[in-house]
Amino acid sequence: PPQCSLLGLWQNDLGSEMNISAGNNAGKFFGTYLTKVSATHKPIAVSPLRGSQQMGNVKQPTFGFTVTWSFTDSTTVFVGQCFVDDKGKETLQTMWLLRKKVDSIEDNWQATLVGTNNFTRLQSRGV
Ligand SMILES: O=C1C=CC(=NNc2ccccc2C(=O)O)C=C1
Repeated sequence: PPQCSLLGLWQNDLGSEMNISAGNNAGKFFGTYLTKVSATHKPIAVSPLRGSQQMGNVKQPTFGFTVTWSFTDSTTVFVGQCFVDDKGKETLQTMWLLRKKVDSIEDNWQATLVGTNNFTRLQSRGV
């Protein structure tokens, strides 16, 4: 199966879209994240993401990346692995931590959410 490259357009199970636009051969990559969910009533804007992935001779690299939400003071970190099935279909299986900004340390205990999220490619190449 082809090596799983993180570069390109991905969509997660919430419908959010992620474009990983560039990476270097040290495994660093960056891109943009257009969320389909937001707890605020502000207009949803594109947010920047930066991350890194394993670059050894791996077919299914592990990675991590951070999304700094541009319209709220929250941050989400994703960690996961890219898998290719026997038909060459790639998925990113991730878990995430969402850190919401809270106004006081007394609320610190309730400020971090955890969950899982899977991404599949948005535009299939070829036909
Ligand atoms: O203002 C905000 C704050 C947090 C957000 N979290 N989104 C996520 C958190 C975890 C996993 C997926 C997403 C997503 O947006 O797809 C989005 C907008």
